[in-house]
Amino acid sequence: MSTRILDGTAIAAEIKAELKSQVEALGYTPGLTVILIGEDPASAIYVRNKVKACEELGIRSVEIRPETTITTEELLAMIDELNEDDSVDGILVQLPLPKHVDTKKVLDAVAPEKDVDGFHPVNVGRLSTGQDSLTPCTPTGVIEILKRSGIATEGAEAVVIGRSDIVGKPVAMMLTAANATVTICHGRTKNLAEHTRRADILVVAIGKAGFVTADMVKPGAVLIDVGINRVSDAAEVNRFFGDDAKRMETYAKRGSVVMGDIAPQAFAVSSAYTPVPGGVGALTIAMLMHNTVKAAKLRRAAK
Ligand SMILES: NC(=O)C1=CN([C@@H]2O[C@H](COP(=O)(O)OP(=O)(O)OC[C@H]3O[C@@H](n4cnc5c(N)ncnc54)[C@H](OP(=O)(O)O)[C@@H]3O)[C@@H](O)[C@H]2O)C=CC1
Ligand SMILES: Nc1nc(=O)c2c([nH]1)NC[C@@H]1CN(c3ccc(C(=O)N[C@@H](CCC(=O)O)C(=O)O)cc3)C=[N+]21
Ligand SMILES: [Mg+2]
Repeated sequence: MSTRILDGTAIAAEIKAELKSQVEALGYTPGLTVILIGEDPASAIYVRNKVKACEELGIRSVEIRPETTITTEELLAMIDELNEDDSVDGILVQLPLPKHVDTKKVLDAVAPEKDVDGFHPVNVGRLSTGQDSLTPCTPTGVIEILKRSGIATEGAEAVVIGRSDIVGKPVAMMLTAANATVTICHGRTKNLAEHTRRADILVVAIGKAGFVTADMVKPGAVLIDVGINRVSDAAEVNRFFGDDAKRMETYAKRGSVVMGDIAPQAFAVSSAYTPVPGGVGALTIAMLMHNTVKAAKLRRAAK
């Protein structure tokens, strides 16, 4: 049986090209502002790629990098100002926030019509009741990969590992809307492998390098790897990539490799999978661009 690599970079390029012509037709420049606090490596990758994509598409991109000592109140004031600023179409607050900040309060403060992350309760509610909304970028990207790769969700057994508000929960919601039969697994799930082995489509978003192994996967399943992990331990790198000359070269050069939550040995038994990097992450960026354009159109048309 052959295994297909689902090329997120190529699919994202297709979407960005579609968006680019939409932006050119607008007659104004959409604006996206990101608030990034601290040194989370996944967030740093996200911001770097976001800046690049905005440049490509003609979207104005602004980064605000407050000190890690910023208080919840100061952050709320900052968001208020962005809510009022007519040149700002999208606001994204990078997670995780420092421990002393009240994350829920902060996310709830973002105006729903500027909430390009789709994290505001109004948008979560709209998604769960099937109303048009700004939807979370990573889950929307997962659905977009499946669609554009011709992978049917209708009646499929879909298993999601992870129940975060950012990925696990919304992706399960969207798969349900796409007529898959969905199981959500998490840290308290018993006999995890019994669930995962039933999956026609397995979505993994836990944040543990190579956690899903070949014995947990039904041969021929479609694997969607959301995880982004940096691995530097030599034995671990060897276990996953010992026979992958290119990755071993990267490791020799940089002292670490970036990989997802699924072991390469598990990819080998699948019918199709998203690689890390070059899979879901690339779509997250494309969907952020999509949401920014959508937010700009909706808000400016409403005035
Ligand atoms: N590619 C992309 O665009 C993006 C990638 N990411 C990456 O995806 C990963 C997940 O992110 P996020 O959802 O924010 O993570 P969270 O840490 O918020 O959630 C992790 C989830 O995984 C579950 N989990 C952890 N360990 C296990 C286990 N051993 N068995 C079963 N379930 C387990 C947790 O269960 P419990 O609830 O019981 O604790 C939790 O629900 C990270 O690597 C992150 O960097 C995130 C966003 C975008
Ligand atoms: N409010 C908020 N929303 C998020 O959506 C959010 C967040 N906070 N905090 C951090 C995580 C992580 N995340 C990534 C998005 C894209 C890539 C990405 O571009 N990945 C590419 C490139 C990798 C590379 O350049 O090395 C890839 O996987 O191919 C990575 C990580 C979004 N997150
Ligand atoms: Mg997102």
